[in-house]
Amino acid sequence: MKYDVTVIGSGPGGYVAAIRCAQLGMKVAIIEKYDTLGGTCLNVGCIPSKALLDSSEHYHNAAHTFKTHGIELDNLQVNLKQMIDRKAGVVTDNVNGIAFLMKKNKIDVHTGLGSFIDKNNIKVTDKDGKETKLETDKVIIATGSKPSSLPFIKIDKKRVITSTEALELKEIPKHLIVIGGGVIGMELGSVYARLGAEVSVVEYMDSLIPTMDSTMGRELKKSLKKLGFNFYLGHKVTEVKGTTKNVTVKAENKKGETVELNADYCLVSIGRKPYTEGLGLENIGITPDDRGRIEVDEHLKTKVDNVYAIGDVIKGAMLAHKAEEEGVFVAETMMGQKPHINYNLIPGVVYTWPEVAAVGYTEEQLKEKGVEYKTGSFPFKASGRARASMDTDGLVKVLADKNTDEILGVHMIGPRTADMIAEAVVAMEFRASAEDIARMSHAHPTYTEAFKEACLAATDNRALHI
Ligand SMILES: Cc1cc2nc3c(=O)[nH]c(=O)nc-3n(C[C@H](O)[C@H](O)[C@H](O)COP(=O)(O)OP(=O)(O)OC[C@H]3O[C@@H](n4cnc5c(N)ncnc54)[C@H](O)[C@@H]3O)c2cc1C
Repeated sequence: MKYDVTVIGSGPGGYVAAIRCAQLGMKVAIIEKYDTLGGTCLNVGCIPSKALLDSSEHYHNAAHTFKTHGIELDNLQVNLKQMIDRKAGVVTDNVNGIAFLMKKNKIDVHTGLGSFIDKNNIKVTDKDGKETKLETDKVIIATGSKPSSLPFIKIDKKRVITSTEALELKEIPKHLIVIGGGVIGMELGSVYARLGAEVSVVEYMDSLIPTMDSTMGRELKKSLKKLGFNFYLGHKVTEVKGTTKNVTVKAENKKGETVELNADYCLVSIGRKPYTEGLGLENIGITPDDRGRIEVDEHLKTKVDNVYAIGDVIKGAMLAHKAEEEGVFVAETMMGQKPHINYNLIPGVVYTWPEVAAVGYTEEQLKEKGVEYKTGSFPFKASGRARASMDTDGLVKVLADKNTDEILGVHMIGPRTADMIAEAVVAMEFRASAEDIARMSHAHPTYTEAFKEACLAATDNRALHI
């Protein structure tokens, strides 16, 4: 079979690239080694984790806040099997949706492992070992990533687990140790803490979600402490031992003191590594860099002229929407268009409660760059909407250029900030000043007023409600 473009990997990078290529008139094949499309994000990432976060949040609210709202319940119970089954249903609906989109756009789906024979010929090997050869003009590598670990940790997938197994547990852990204080660990730790597990986080750095503005990590820690999390920040894990029934984790602090934690499960969530196994990169002369990433130029082209790479398998934030933007970018580039991605304006979100969401520069980055900036903050405890819903933890922090008032960074922790951050992205794409936002009407009462108030605060300290 002969194609204009063959996409290897059907995650948010790959399937979006395939759709955009088809929209632009190319004959497209997509290869996926698993039986379902959608990649990490839809099968074992964004979607199932959000499904469990939503379910566990309902339970937690029913157990802890309904009474204050005047709603009384007897015999509240968690049915974990039903919760996991509902999550599986959400995943199925989503992956079927992608299969429908492939059909609608006349994209040929080939199930099996894709590997390069040479730069214009790809071999697809299915589960039974049957091989199909595809001839192609161009190739987009979108093979994503897998959970990474430390050399001395044996992931047995039963007691010592990754995010993939954490989405499928058959029981609520009594004590869950989470190694790594990043996004995935805090989200999945929240799921089980809300369902009643004791959760202990061991993190090497001194703060949670360390790549985000430090105010966010500090505030998130306060909220998760209220949920019952224990924190061992600034602790280096030195040993993880799993048996059939439990796990022991040893970690050392900066003074050299060792703590020993015992639990029934240990989630290793220290990051993800690009995935290129079995892809046959050697057959086209590509060697991944020291972190396993495929190197690309500013057009997301590899050193092989007709081969592009996008998403988690290349440099940059490992986020679904970053992969999607790159999919569109590559398709349009192939057609001679001049698309653009502003990587500084790709938002980052943590779906804990309160949610954390951010775009643009952190305060630490502005200091390092020597930019003169001003800040404006507004706490949700001063928001009427947040008081009505009893979601008063958190704040919105706006960083603006001291001289021009242009918004340079927005950092939010609070209710529904995952959705609210879109306004900040739009503002920054249009290079709005803090005063521009401060002078726009925001519906009352909404959480979004907190962004307006933070912009007012950044504009000569003019917040109205604090
Ligand atoms: C628990 C968890 C929660 C997450 N939550 C979020 C979130 O809320 N928001 C967000 O933006 N991001 C989230 N992410 C990250 C997000 O899932 C990834 O950034 C995103 O999936 C990357 O997309 P991708 O297309 O690059 O690769 P992937 O989604 O990893 O897809 C790659 C696909 O390629 C296939 N493949 C690999 N090699 C081959 C081959 N040789 N032949 C055929 N097929 C192959 C794989 O099977 C896979 O299906 C989460 C991740 C995890 C693990």
